[in-house]
Amino acid sequence: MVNLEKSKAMFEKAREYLPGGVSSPVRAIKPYPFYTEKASGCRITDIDGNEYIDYCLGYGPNMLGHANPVVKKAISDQLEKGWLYGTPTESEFKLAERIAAAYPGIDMLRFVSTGTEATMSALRAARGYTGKNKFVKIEGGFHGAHDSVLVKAGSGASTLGKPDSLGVPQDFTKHTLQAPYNNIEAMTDLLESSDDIAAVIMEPVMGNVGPVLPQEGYLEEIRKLTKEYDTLLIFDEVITGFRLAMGGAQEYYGVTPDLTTLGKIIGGGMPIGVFGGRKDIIEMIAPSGSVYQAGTFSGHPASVAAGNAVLDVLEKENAHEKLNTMGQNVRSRLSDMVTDKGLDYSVSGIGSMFKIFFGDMPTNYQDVLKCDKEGYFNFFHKMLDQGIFIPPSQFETNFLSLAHTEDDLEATFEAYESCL
Ligand SMILES: N[C@H](C=O)CCC(=O)O
Repeated sequence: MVNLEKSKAMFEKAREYLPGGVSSPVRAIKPYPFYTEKASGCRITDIDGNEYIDYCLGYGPNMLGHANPVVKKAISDQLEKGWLYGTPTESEFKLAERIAAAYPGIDMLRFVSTGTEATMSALRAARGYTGKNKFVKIEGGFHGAHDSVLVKAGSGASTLGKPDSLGVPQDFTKHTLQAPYNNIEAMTDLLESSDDIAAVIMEPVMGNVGPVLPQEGYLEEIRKLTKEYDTLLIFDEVITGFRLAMGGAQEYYGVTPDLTTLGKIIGGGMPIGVFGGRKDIIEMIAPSGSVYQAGTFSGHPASVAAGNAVLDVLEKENAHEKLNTMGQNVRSRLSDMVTDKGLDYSVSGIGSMFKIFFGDMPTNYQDVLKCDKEGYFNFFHKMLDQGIFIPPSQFETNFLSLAHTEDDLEATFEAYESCL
């Protein structure tokens, strides 16, 4: 058993001041989380001195690994010049230009500080543009922690068994409609039911109960339907953006949404969010239009410096080809293990995302809910004891980084072999 004595003592103190001893619920690993001292490459070290190979990677952003030297230099160069101006900067504009060049669905964009802000603002833009009130989200989809999307939400909300949140007035969610993923008929019925639907918002690959993959033709059909019913399509690519390809899932699947949200990887581990899309929609954002949106930290110089550095490394390293091949190999090794052991588990994933579901291969949220959550959590602890940090919840995705080596992967497979 891994020794977590210091973490345990810190948890006892921390929970006096932080609910659950943490700043975000997904980190509240029972009986207590390990508290991190430092991280480098694909390794994270806790305050008891235990080192783990990390497949959580800050819940996705650290695609280059922790403390990547190029990103570190870009951030520290920026810090030398001051780090918050309240004015626009050249690196902010450059990053915007590079993102727009990579994303088929983005002509213009605005920087914000989190994925939550990005989806909240994208929905406001969609409503402002269309003059309609309602939107459709996918059951189990997670679009951050703002009021109108905290309905049947994935991620920590589902892990805690509370996919709806107290404190959100029903009036705030009465415009939120829900459709199951991979179900065209249900989506058609919803779109048919009202002419007041501003947008369909979805993670093209469900990453917050997943990865759960789109069935063949699903995204294309959703695109067709949203056009037919004069409703905007928002791809929430906070997880898939820069992960599956430079141009995210929209490039990978060849389906172009009207609006896109990004975050995580494009901040290189610094806080960032982006919402962007068609010029005629984004031009409605203040000051050029009347949809108000603002933020003191938006386009934060240190975050955009990190973002530009991340793109430099991704381009130089031909990262997506490398990581997607690595992902394929990992999934295939894990699938062989599961089959050899005769387990009723399923190995899912795409690109550099992967996951063992403790149950049948899910196609939607209801399927994921049928998986063995407890069994998965016991497995998580066994892996931690072997020095492997995978997400503690059946609802979160594992990620690979450029810093994972063949040796790291072999050590990981050995741990899977014994823990499964
Ligand atoms: N799945 C969440 C975001 O994508 C995990 C991050 C968090 O809630 O702290």
